[in-house]
Amino acid sequence: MTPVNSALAAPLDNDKLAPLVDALVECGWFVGESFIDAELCQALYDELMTLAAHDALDAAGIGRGKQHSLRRDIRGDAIHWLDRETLPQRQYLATMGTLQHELNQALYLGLFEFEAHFAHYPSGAFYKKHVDSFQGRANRVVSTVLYLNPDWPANGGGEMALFDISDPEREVARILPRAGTFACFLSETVPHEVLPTRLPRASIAGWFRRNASLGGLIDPAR
Ligand SMILES: O=C(O)CCC(=O)C(=O)O
Ligand SMILES: [Fe+2]
Repeated sequence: MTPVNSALAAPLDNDKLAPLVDALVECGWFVGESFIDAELCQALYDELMTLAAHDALDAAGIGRGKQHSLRRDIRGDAIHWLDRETLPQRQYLATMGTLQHELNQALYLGLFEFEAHFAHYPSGAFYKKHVDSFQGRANRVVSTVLYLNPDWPANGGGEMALFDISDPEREVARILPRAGTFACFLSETVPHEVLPTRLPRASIAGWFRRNASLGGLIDPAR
């Protein structure tokens, strides 16, 4: 496993945060290359590949709580929830803490929690077009994805396609899953899809949540 120098958990400075906030306001999504420190990405990649090699990932499903089900025809990744177990995880979660603070300060989003999982898409896997949160069950507010593969060839597939908020058939961006690239978008309104990958694809998907306990019922995080 690659050692991570704690000095490297470069905090997100205003040069990075300001364009992200502006893009979220203007179009509902943001993508930045080399957004997260390369050495931290490498350590997170090593951690995920070790979990994959030890068969320590869980097949991902759709829906939460009692509605949870495995649908390989919809999504084919395997996941592991971040639990602060390792230094790289804690560094990434601290970075997302900085982003949460900024989003609350700048946009009054009232985000109170960040949940995230490693995701490993084997060759051939995909995730069909979807939104991450349903209106009315306000829970996930801002979605994030950090890509971890050190190299990604142009013909590797596995791009994330983003679609227009008001015209879900219109593709507005296609993002190569290359280490350091960070995407975020509004969870309730931005349709997106993972195109079939030709290579094992490594990422961390995460969500900033608002407290959505309704009528005394606990809203399950997962
Ligand atoms: O990995 C990606 O590019 C997106 C993953 C995604 O949409 C999800 O996990 O909800
Ligand atoms: Fe998604």
